Amino acid sequence: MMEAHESVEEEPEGSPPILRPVSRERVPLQKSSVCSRSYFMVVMVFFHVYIINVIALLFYVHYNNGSSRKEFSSSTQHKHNDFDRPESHEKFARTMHLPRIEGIRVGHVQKISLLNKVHEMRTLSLKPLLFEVPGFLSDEECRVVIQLARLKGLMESQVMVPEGQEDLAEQLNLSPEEIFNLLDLNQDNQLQPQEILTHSRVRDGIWLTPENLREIYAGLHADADGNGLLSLEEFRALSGDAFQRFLKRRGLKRSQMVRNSRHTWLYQGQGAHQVLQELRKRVTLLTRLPSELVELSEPLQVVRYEQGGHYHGHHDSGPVYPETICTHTRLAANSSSPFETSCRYITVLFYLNSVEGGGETTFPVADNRTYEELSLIQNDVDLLDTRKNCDKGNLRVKPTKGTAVFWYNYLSDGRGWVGEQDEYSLHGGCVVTSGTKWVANNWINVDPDYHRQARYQELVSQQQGQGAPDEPSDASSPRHMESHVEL
Ligand SMILES: O=C(O)CCC(=O)C(=O)O
Ligand SMILES: [Fe+2]
Repeated sequence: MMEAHESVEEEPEGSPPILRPVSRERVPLQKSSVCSRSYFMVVMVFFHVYIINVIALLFYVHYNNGSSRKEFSSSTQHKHNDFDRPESHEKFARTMHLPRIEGIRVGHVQKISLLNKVHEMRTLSLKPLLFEVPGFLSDEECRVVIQLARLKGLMESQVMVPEGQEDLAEQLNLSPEEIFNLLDLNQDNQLQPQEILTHSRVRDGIWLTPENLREIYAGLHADADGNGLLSLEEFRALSGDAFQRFLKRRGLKRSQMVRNSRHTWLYQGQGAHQVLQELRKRVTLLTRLPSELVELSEPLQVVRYEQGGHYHGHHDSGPVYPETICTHTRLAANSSSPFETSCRYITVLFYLNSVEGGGETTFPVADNRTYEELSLIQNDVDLLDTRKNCDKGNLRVKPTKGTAVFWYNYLSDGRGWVGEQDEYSLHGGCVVTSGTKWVANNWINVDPDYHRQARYQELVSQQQGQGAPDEPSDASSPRHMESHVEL
């Protein structure tokens, strides 16, 4: 229908336009137009579009309901088998989120309430995201944990001579060129001292210093041109196990290992000591993670360092490559991989006593602007060396009885799940100069592959559903224990 409206008349330049009403003439309505062919066509097109829309909507609702049944549920009772389907994969990523506590800024204090007690939580660094909670454990709880560990018995954290490593290169039939290429991390066709040291520390757990290396080169006449680097020719001239044989002859002390401590594992599931069970509940509240993730994680590791004990700089968990598989979800992985790691999303470290001298936890590159692996080891200062250079790192936490510190070993993937390894989470235990140091670790394991984590939880809940009422409902079973990777 035409409405009366106003028209604007042209006026001389400079004067405002005058609005005049247009005459209210009605356009005669032609009755026959309702039944015209074009009108009929328009109505039919609208009708069809409407029907198609309704059908599409019904399909959408049907399929959406179907896939939501396959979603990962945060309850322990999720008995569905369709995690292999890509759409449930996607759904899982969107529905299952890992909350990440905000650090705000270094020194920020937030109050947290955990099982009727209010604690203060202080942000120690943002890279890694690291917090300190004094008084997380009572003196009595610290005493019980230490006594339980003593009762169970502690073992050497690192054995002196790693077995089975020597034959690996032989088994793989690697040529000296291929080995050289593997060691040459920055691919500059020379082996820097850092590259040799990193290799020896990671592979053999032997903590060589740059001075040790110079001594070995001299003893083996390895560095013919004396430039401190090994060229391919110089490397070729060395026999495969020359380094190992030299070190064996020279003898190895405990202080020359990556770590010098003893440890044991304590189950925290049903039937465990009340203190251990309650500790796990508080860790769940502290980290705000779904309880089944915490329950399916490693048991509590209790560690004792004697005077002179240490743990050099390390990451609690490895980097995420496409081939990375996690020890805890191995059950749900389709294949094995040389890139197997513990996938410890969060470390919660408890100090069970106050140490007389030394024994701080160091975070040498916390809140650094950059992270460069090879520049951590310099000739004069090796930031990874916790026997020598703890005072040169960026951050040190003094062990105080009852305090808990916790940090994220991985970044977020930006979609509420585990992302890349946070390299800044590098840390170590400084040498204990006086007295004994007791700590405990709760690691919360999460697979960066959410699909695999979901499949794993599904498998565990199926096993529990298959009438094994006596079995503990958590991962603190011997099967889980077997899968520990000693780091
Ligand atoms: O002893 C410390 O302060 C650190 C311990 C640690 O990093 C570990 O056990 O992985
Ligand atoms: Fe650690």
